[in-house]
Parts: sequence; C-alpha cells; structure tokens
Amino acid sequence: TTPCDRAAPATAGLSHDKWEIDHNELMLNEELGSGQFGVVRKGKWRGSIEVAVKMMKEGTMSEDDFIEEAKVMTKLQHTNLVQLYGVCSKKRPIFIVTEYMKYGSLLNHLRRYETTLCNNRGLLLDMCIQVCKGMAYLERHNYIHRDLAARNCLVGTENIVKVADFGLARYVLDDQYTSSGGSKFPIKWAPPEVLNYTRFSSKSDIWAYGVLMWEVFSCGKMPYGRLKNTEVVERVQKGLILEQPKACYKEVYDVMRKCWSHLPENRPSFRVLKDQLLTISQRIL
Ligand SMILES: CNC(=O)Nc1cc(-c2cccc(-n3cnc4cc(C(C)(C)C)ccc4c3=O)c2C)cn(C)c1=O
Repeated sequence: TTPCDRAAPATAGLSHDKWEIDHNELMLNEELGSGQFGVVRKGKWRGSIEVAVKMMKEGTMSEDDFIEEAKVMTKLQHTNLVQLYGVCSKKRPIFIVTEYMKYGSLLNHLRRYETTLCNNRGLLLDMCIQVCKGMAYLERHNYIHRDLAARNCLVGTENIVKVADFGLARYVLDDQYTSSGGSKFPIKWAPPEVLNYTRFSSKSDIWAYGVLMWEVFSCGKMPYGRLKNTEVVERVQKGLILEQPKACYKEVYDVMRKCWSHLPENRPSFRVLKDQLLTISQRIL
C-alpha cells in the first residue's frame, strides 16, 4: 500500500486540475470485487476519506474520452449519487476514485436481507424513492445513466441508497456489453426503442427504473426469471410486462406499469415520479 501519511506537498493541488487525484494521496486496501473495468479496491484518500478505487484494466475502457468526461462527472453532486472524487490519469492503469458505500450493491443487499426487507414494504418504497431522487437530479442535468439496475446502486449506512456508475456505459469497449445482441447487454432493463435502435434517453432510464422497482419489491429476484434474452425481447415487443411482486402495493405496481409504457413519451419523468411516490408513501406509511 502506498504511504499516505506524508501530507501531499502544498503545490500538489495547484499543479493538477481539481479532478486529478495525486496517487501519492491514496492508500489502497482490500479488494471489493471486480466490475466491467476490472478490480475495485477500498482505500483512503488524504489519510482519512474512505474511497473505492477502480483500477482500469487495460483495454476495457476508452480512457481518453472518459478522462475528458470526468470533469463533468465530478460536478454531478447529490446525496443519492455515488460521488466521483476524481481520477489518477497521469499513468496507466488509470484509477477512478469514488465515494465508498459500506454495504455494497443494492441487489446483494436485497438478497442478503430478503426476509427482513421483504416484510418492510415501507423501507422498500423508501429505497425506490431515494433512487428516484438521484435519477431526477441526473434528468435535470440531462444526464442519462444507460445501465440503471439494482446491481448498479449501492447501499450505505442508515439504509442510504445511491445510484452508481452513471454514464460509464459509454466508455465500455467490450462489445458483448455495448451491442444489444451481446451476452452482457442488459436486455431485461431495456425498453423497445433501445432493443430496436439503441436509442437511450431519460425515458429509457425510466423503463429501467420500473424494472429496478420490480427488483426491489421482489427482494432481488431476476426479472423474467430464467427466460432467455431472446424470449424477453419477444415479450417486450409484444407489450407483455413483469407481473406484480407479491410484496408490492397496488398503487406502486401502477407506477411501474407507467414506466413500461411502450412509447417513451407516455412514460413519466423522474421529477413527476418522485412526487407520485412521495404522495403514495405519505398515504400508506
Ligand atoms: C462492501 N462495500 C462495497 O463493496 N462497496 C463498493 C463496491 C464498489 C464496486 C466493487 C466492485 C465492482 C464494482 N462495479 C460493478 N459494476 C460496474 C458496472 C459498470 C458499468 C459500466 C457496466 C455500468 C462499471 C463499473 C462497475 C463496477 O466498478 C463496484 C461498483 C464500488 N463502490 C463505490 C463501493 O462503495
């Protein structure tokens, strides 16, 4: 682990741009897992700030494009977004440094605490509302996630839920992930216009959000069970939608169905959705 107790020289912050993090200010600790870009490790920044560090595996990301975009991403700040602190881009592999979330992915959290969570519908609705708030912020900034799902949200202390890795899908080089025919393309979270024309928008994020709500109220079940991607594409094209999860309020399922309107323009915005969900939660909690 690189030492970080040495205070960074005073000029460090001045010489780099503010989204550039000096790797001497980072101490890397245990591995948290690996994702689309390779290994992610827990770490400490400037001696005290807990961080997660993605260590970009060679050839997994279009790095120069991402480094350019990082300047924009560091400006996206909201309590329900996993904060990008910056990048170490002066040498390879590049590091992406973000806020650390203690309890890992929302999907694993739902599966691990299924019994307690599945009987606490108020908490499930609160988790959905938190994701909706983060997504409404991105929508306001005309920022599209492109891979919203429970696996791409993270859980912190006091049941805080935050949206992670927004916008990163654009920099993935693996065409098994980027092309809609690829084995890693998130078919089960994609609306018709993405399946047919890969036309992403905040309204395609809304469709994915509906599936995320289904995941939350199903406590981490796989949408469409063991159906193959080709079978799901056929169903979605025919207008067949996911069934109501048993732990789900009727009014909440009605919201999900609106997110799955065939035409993007018939789907609500995150701003509207947030108010609807808050009204429902005030009525039932
Ligand atoms: C116990 N606590 C923790 O584990 N906390 C944390 C775990 C991870 C973590 C660990 C391993 C892999 C991934 N991961 C997963 N999916 C990804 C998907 C993509 C796209 C482009 C396909 C969307 C990109 C990167 C990743 C990625 O890095 C993450 C987010 C990140 N953060 C901030 C934590 O606080």
